[in-house]
Amino acid sequence: MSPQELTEQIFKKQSFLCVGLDVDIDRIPTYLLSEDDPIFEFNRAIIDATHKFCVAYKPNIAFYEANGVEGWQALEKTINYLHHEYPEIYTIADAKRGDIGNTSRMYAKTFLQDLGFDSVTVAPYMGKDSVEPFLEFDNRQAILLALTSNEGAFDFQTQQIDGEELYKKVLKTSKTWKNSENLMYVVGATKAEFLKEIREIIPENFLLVPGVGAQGGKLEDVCKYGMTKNVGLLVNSSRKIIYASESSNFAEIAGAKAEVLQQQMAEELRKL
Ligand SMILES: O=c1ccn([C@@H]2O[C@H](COP(=O)(O)O)[C@@H](O)[C@H]2O)c(=O)[nH]1
Repeated sequence: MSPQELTEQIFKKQSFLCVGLDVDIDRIPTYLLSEDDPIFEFNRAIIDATHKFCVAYKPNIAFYEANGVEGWQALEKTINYLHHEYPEIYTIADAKRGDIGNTSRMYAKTFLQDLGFDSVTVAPYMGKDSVEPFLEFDNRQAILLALTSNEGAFDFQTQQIDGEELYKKVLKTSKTWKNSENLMYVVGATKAEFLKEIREIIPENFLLVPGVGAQGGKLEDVCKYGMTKNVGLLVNSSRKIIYASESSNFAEIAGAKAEVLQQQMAEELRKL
């Protein structure tokens, strides 16, 4: 999907919500464990209940890999289900990959070609040749970690090198790479105060913003400093939505939580 098509979906649905599918087998309702594929059944119920209120889903790959072959099969079934039932939805493989070019090419093929995700998260640490293989696909994006939501972001990302913070170097340098128009960036909602300066460097690119909800980030702050005239934001919430209830109506409750966020987003969109 192109950024333009994603923007159209945002205005149509009055939402820039991304629902995170971080499915922990120990946290799903126990009655699902008797199903052949409990993770997929959980995802299907969550997707059916929340799709009206969001424009994107973000399975975090760690939660699937942790379940071995069965986890990977659940991931494949989930992405196929989204493609088949809700082709207008934007999909993000939160895999945080990046390696020497030869290896990155394999990661890119897996997520962007074989599984057919619209985008994959990528760590910038190994530099240009580790990221460019992810940028070679039409209407597919690499979402580069710029300023992450966790406390450890202050260990390296905000450290000054030659008078400039490392995350700003990541933003500026990545703009010079081949097919850089296929870049989006991760900026944590817990770092909203940095967004004004970030927007001076990348005024147009989409930002994936995790950290609203369970990590304490505030939607209003993210919008105040990070929203562009084309919105340019995908705000993720995972645990606060998918684990809102452990009972048999978990999906319905998840839908209600997603709707609350969608309504807040519609309010922010009215300010544009
Ligand atoms: O800086 C980052 C980058 C990625 N994440 C991921 O987003 C979700 C957040 O989950 P919540 O339950 O809404 O806190 C999760 O998959 C993280 O691995 C992030 O939080 N921060």
